[in-house]
Amino acid sequence: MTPTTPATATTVDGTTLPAALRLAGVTLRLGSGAQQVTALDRVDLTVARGEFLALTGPSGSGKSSLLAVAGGLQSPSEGTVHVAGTDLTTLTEGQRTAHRRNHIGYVFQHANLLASLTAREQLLVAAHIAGRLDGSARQRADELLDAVGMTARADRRPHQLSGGERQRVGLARALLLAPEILLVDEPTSALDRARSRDIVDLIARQTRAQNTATVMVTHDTEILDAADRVRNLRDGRLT
Ligand SMILES: Nc1ncnc2c1ncn2[C@@H]1O[C@H](COP(=O)(O)OP(=O)(O)OP(=O)(O)O)[C@@H](O)[C@H]1O
Repeated sequence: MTPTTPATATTVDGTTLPAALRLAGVTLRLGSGAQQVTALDRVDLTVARGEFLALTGPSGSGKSSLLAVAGGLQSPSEGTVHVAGTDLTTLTEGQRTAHRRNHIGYVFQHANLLASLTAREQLLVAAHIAGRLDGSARQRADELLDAVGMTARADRRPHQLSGGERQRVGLARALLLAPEILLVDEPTSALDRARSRDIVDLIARQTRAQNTATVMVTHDTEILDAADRVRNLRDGRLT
């Protein structure tokens, strides 16, 4: 039997919003034989539109696995994953890729930037591919580059940027496309305290302004207050 979680989620202020992301009974086994690991163990999780969820947990507890499953990059061994009303586990690979592109934004620790493009071009090309490159997208791109502190380096290519700077460009690129669901892995790991605060506040603002369902994995306890809700993973189980 497939466990069920509600199709709506109640936010901290008590309002009920449609669930943008819904994991029900999700188990993920990785590896095989004696090496097999249960990376996620019967995880139930619902995130509403406009809600900012922080996900914490020790190394190896399954945080990246949860983001990969939520983002349709990895299929669960058991359970269902609803993204914007569609169960990803019922889609073909091609359908899943299209659904991902239309609804999900990722910011991974190693931002997948295109080597030949400047920071500003990374944003503009993403908007162009999405069919949304107009004057307001150009203006918003510059605003976002400013918000992540990258205006002075907007004309540099990835190899001329630090890891943290590359990740900030990746964040600005994801925010420009204003996805329904935003999955962010350790956005402040390479940043000092003031910059971390700027970045997490930017994510919180965007979550509210664009009605995004945001899941942020973090080890940084200083930024948890920016989230609406904090969940902890331990040995693949949500606590
Ligand atoms: N391809 C794989 N094959 C087998 N086991 C794996 C594989 N990838 C991850 N694991 C294991 O799955 C578990 C969860 O890993 P995951 O990367 O999701 O944890 P995490 O909480 O994101 O860790 P960290 O904070 O160190 O990034 C760990 O025990 C890890 O060793």
